[in-house]
Amino acid sequence: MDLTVFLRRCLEYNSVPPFLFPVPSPPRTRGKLLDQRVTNIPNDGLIRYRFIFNTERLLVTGPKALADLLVTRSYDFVKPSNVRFGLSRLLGVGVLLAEGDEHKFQRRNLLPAFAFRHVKELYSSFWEKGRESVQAMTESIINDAQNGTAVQDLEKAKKTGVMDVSVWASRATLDIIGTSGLGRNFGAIRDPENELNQTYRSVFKVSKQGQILSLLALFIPEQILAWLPIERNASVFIAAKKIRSVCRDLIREKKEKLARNELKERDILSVALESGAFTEENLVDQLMTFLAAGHETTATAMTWGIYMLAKNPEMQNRLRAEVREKLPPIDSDREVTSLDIDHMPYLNAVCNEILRYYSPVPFTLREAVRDTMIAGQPIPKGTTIAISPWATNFDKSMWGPDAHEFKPERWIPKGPDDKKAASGGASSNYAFLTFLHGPRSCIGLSFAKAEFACLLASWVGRFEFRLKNKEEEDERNVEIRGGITARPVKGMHVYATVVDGW
Ligand code: HEM
Repeated sequence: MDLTVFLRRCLEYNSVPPFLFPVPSPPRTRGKLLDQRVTNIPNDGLIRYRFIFNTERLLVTGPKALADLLVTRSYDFVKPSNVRFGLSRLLGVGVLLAEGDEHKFQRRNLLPAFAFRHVKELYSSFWEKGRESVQAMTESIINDAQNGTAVQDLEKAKKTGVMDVSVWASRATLDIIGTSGLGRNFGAIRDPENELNQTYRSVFKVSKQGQILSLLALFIPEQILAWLPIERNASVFIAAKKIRSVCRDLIREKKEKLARNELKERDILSVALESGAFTEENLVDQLMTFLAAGHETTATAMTWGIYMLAKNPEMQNRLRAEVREKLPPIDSDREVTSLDIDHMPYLNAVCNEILRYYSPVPFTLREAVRDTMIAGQPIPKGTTIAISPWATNFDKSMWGPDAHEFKPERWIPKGPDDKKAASGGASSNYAFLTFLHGPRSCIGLSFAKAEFACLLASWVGRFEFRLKNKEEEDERNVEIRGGITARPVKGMHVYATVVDGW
């Protein structure tokens, strides 16, 4: 499809792919999305398209244009005000929503907590959560098998269960961000019904009323919507207040420990607290931000990861073989560190390829706060700009003709001099947009990659995954809901079989 057709489709509300539509849109399938990928990108990497009410938007794709937008002139752009206001009601103004000098200050002071030299101390706790989730999933499988709901083959049936991996992924990543981010276990893996987990879910769950509010936010200022006396507004605020008060208690506890020189924990909050740069209320905002930004994103990566491996059994087997060769058995207490995980070429290749192919955040927006330039083109103040990892991560001009194929091998060096494999063989670093780039890139990148690798290794090491719904082998049949993350509408149901011998 050429660019003109793509743009024409973007004009029609009903065929706007989720990644170009910031509020809940009708579910789309991957097939439709693939058809709508941009294939002919203009030289300057700037694609103009019309949005609702004929307003003009720019989709930025080319490396030079992305470098200007995300790095060189990053502070000429902010997140659109309705997005900021809507989220700040819940999260406060942490590093995700702060702008300008306030953002520079917050980011500078949080960076040490997210630097690799600190994140590497967290690998063992990520692995522990991987083990805990594997144990809980194994128990659920055995129960399932006893109820006779799994498969026909008797031997396999005893060790096979049906599960929605998106739910398990959410539970595991919530406990990881709780433990390694805040120093408090939400206990979601063991008991999803517990109060803290339920409260958390009512703040961040997608509800019908919430979706309608997001849609209305396109036309009505969020400040007015926030005061509508509807159940969604009331329940979210009560729940958010409760989570904020848990965060405040945690901060106070840790502050007291710090004052007594007894703060030994290495979670993100403890490191941020040691910097002394944040007020108590702003630290609460940061914690709410990490919960919001660092939980469903990684859970989405896990969901698509298991999906792609279930579709590609030979890749799954190869990964399982590497895990079993390089890592201690899942029931063993031996510590797993960054040295173990980061020296597993196939695991890292698979993780990178999943993050490229199904980038959890498909799309994000910016607004120019002053007259500026992108790739030599004047950009007037107020212009809305779209950035789409889903489009750029598939751009054939940077990835080559196999951009649309799922190929972990592209991340494995073909020889000692193959430097390009580090960027998946792409001709530019800007080809991989999953975490964006520059001062507003994902601050949790190293955290997320390590957590993802540990979870995927532990799950694939122990289980063999097959799709429950055969039709979903064809990506065109998986419905995807857009939003901040792009996830399968109906979850991801698989058969999971315990594979003995590890
Ligand atoms: C696979 C998992 C993840 C993906 C794909 C991801 C992706 C992103 C993206 C695309 C952004 C930029 C959003 C925008 O500016 O519009 C972002 C920002 C951010 N992410 Fe992540 N993220 C992931 C995991 C995490 C984790 C685990 C944490 C925290 C522990 C985290 C914390 C943040 C924060 C605080 C920001 C705002 C940074 C700033 O504006 O300076 N993310 N992330």
